[in-house]
Amino acid sequence: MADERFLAKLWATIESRKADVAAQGSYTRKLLDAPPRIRRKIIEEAYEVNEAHQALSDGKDTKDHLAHEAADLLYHLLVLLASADVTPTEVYAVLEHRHGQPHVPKPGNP
Ligand SMILES: N=c1c2ncn([C@@H]3O[C@H](COP(=O)(O)OP(=O)(O)OP(=O)(O)O)[C@@H](O)[C@H]3O)c2ncn1[C@@H]1O[C@H](COP(=O)(O)O)[C@@H](O)[C@H]1O
Repeated sequence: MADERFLAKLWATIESRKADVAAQGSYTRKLLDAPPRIRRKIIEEAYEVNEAHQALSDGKDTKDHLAHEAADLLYHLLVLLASADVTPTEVYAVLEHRHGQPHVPKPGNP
């Protein structure tokens, strides 16, 4: 199931770790117990995506590496959302609402 439907499965696992406050050996549980660490991880993983994209653009890295870094970022974003009781459905609703609407740049932005 290597398509976007897998996100729903991963989200369900993250939610189950959230419900199990004593989940043994769970990295997700560790993150949920340490909100500042989740926020740090988002910045760190976004930086690594940026680096992987730059390296790929320079012909020094592979698409596979970028895919791995993007997977790390997506996973950590889902954990951050779960920690704040925001569901992917709420995020999708924002995207859907925007879809097809013309982009209105903010003053000063292209
Ligand atoms: N998809 C992921 C996933 N992606 C990335 N990671 C973890 O995110 C971390 C990536 O951060 P780094 O590369 O910086 O590694 P690190 O130095 O070990 O991390 P830090 O100590 O800095 O936090 C690694 O520990 C990865 O194992 C993930 N950890 C868990 N999942 C999935 O989440 C679900 C629940 O996992 P558990 O909560 O561990 O049971 C399972 O389906 C897992 O496959």
